[in-house]
Amino acid sequence: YHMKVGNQDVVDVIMCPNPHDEPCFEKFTFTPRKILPKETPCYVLQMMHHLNFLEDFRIKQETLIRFILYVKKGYRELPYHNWLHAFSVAHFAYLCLRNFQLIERGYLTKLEALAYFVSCLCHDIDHRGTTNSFQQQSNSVLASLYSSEGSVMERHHLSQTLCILNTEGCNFLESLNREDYRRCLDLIKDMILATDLATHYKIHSRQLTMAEEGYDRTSSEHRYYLCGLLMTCADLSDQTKDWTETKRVAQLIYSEFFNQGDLEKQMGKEPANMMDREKASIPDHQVEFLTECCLCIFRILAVIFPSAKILVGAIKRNIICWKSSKDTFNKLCLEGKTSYEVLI
Ligand SMILES: Cc1nc2ccc(C(=O)NCC(C)C)cc2n2c(-c3cc(OC(C)(C)C)ccc3Cl)nnc12
Ligand SMILES: [Mg+2]
Ligand SMILES: [Zn+2]
Repeated sequence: YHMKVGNQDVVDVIMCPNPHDEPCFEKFTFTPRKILPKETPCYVLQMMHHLNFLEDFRIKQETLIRFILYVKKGYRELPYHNWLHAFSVAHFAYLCLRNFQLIERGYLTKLEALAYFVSCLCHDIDHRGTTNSFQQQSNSVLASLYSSEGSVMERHHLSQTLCILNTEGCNFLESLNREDYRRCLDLIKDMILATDLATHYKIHSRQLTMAEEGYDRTSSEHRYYLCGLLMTCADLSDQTKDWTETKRVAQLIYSEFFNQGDLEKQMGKEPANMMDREKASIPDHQVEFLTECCLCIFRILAVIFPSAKILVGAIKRNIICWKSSKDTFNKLCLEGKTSYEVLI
């Protein structure tokens, strides 16, 4: 196979600082977005080594590196839904596996843990920076392919992942026996589809019940709900970091939302307020999203894993910051500043 994938050689992925020399890499306060993009493939490899995946599943390092580079190349240069988002989501999965000891304490099997980490890396591949409803509205190719089943974008991310696995020299799962291979792909499907906001709202109440009843390792429903919860927590993990990081990430997300709103206006459609750069009040939307969505999800996580309480605390702090930023925000808007000049 050719050694180069995108602008990176398979061989130059080996060189990067050993993340475990930096103790805070293993802490929930670490912000993976500060890692140099060029070094991120190597950090992914190192995390998988430290999770012992290569040994447990007899993964060939060169095949794995090629897979990682193809996944990285599969992400577009978007403000938010880019490779660095995928990398930060995978880093959070790594932190959960290590800090909650998900394998050691029997919450996940080794195969589920592998599927979880890989699903985080792949969960938004080839995102276009637009929502599922926009696919319908714009009659996109993806809508024609998947709208009958729903979760249009998520089904596309899954399809792209399977395509890469079927690419010459990229199938790092090739040493799994037929049963484990089948099971791993089913797990990756469930986990990537769980990152559809609509799916989250459908299963959220049952996840809460599961947490309150107590996690039952013998229940396949409980295992499915836990995997979905771990995926949504990872997808939202930017919101558990410090205020500077949270504010900067919100600016990236709204830059994508406003670009979609601009497209909708060009199509003669009225965008939702949150997507309209003329009407959106980012602090208000963020207080609502963090309170209605993030806080609930991480509270469930903290019921099952009490050490996740610090993550709930971080979200609460960010909500307070958004509320206090509102006054500043509205004053500057009155002075005619646009939505995110304030955020910078
Ligand atoms: C900071 C922050 N604000 C957000 C504000 C609104 C929305 C949104 O989609 N509103 C619905 C409208 C558009 C129809 C999402 C936001 N969001 C997400 C996010 C979460 C997702 O879904 C899971 C992971 C299952 C919760 C899926 C995709 C995304 Cl971008 N990540 N961070 C954020
Ligand atoms: Mg997504
Ligand atoms: Zn995502």
